[in-house]
Amino acid sequence: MTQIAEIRLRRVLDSRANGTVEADVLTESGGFGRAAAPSGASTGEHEAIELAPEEAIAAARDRAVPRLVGEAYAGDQRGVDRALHAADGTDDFSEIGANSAVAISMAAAKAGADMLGAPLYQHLGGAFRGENFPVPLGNVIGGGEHAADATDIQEFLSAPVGAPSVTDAVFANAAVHAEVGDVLAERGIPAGKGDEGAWAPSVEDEVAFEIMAEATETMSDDVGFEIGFGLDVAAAEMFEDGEYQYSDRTRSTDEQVEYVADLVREYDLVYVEDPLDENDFEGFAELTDRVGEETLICGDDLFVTNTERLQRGIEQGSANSILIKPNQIGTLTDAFDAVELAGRNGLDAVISHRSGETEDTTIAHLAVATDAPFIKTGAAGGERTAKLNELIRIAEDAL
Ligand SMILES: O=C(O)[C@@H](CO)OP(=O)(O)O
Ligand SMILES: [Mg+2]
Repeated sequence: MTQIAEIRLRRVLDSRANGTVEADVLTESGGFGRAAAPSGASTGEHEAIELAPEEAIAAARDRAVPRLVGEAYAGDQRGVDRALHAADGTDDFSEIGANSAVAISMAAAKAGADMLGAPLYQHLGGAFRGENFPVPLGNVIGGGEHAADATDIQEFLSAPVGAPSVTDAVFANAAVHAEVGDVLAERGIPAGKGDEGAWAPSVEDEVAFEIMAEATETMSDDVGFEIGFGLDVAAAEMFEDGEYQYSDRTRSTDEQVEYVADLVREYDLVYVEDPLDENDFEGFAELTDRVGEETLICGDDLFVTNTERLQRGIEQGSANSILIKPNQIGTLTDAFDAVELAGRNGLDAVISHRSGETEDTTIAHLAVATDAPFIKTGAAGGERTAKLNELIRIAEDAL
């Protein structure tokens, strides 16, 4: 029986040492699941609402727990997530907090898997999952909202698209991260690390492009398979007064489209996330029209894992890829629905971490469960390697 018998909520630390919500879900027959909410820094304006952890916990205890304990079944994910929506009663989880909602949703899935005796990816994705693995996109140089005085572009992502296995891919990203560190040292450029463990040198974006091209080529030769790279521009963060504000200049929307299209061609970029403002469906469409055959144009702040925004993007041809972050929308069911809508319309799903993370590994399972072609979960740092190591274990069937 997977009927929920108890839910415990507590405040724990995330990787920025901020408080976040952790949930334990216990079932009547002894099933157990534990999960914690991540937290963004460059959040999209249309995301579900994260409340202060204490507030989210109090509201969830008051409103959601009574609708779940003795009422819902952990094995029935849609039932659990429906109860969370009903308990909240708003469109954006502003009453109980998307942080409480997503922690409970994910913990229930784990408790359901525990009772069924199946790995989480199989409980969520079915018996035939576990054959295909996502290509990990690894953040190796970054700035934006994730590090002060570093690059304007938020993330430069290693993309080992030719890796023969997910394990090879994970180690390739680690090798590119180390190689970037060596190249920075050789050039005498000091660099600390940003929130996601990427190097955060105080350099112009142009220098970061050079270093990425050099490091991915060197490591590609070394490992013997193709390693490309991509970007999360996080352009909404630099969009002010109708223009993109870079440290050395500004760009109009037309100039931004031109700039990114040129970068795609010059560096053979395999992936570009949020190249334009989060409300610019038209600008996205223009860029996708120009370079969508050559690269993935991915909507993160544009879509916020929301099927209504995704539907609009599909109608307008705004992107050929969507970032999936369960905490942007509040439940696993909503995240699944976004992946499925994307898939039916030929968009690739990229399952993603947040800049504030915990040891939670749910997204590794979610990526395998949904057969997603990509996962973005960093390259270095314990809260990042927790997910990467889980992928290695899933591939080895060693859970
Ligand atoms: O913009 C992003 O894609 C994410 C994760 O890399 O950052 P944040 O969690 O800060 O929104
Ligand atoms: Mg992003």
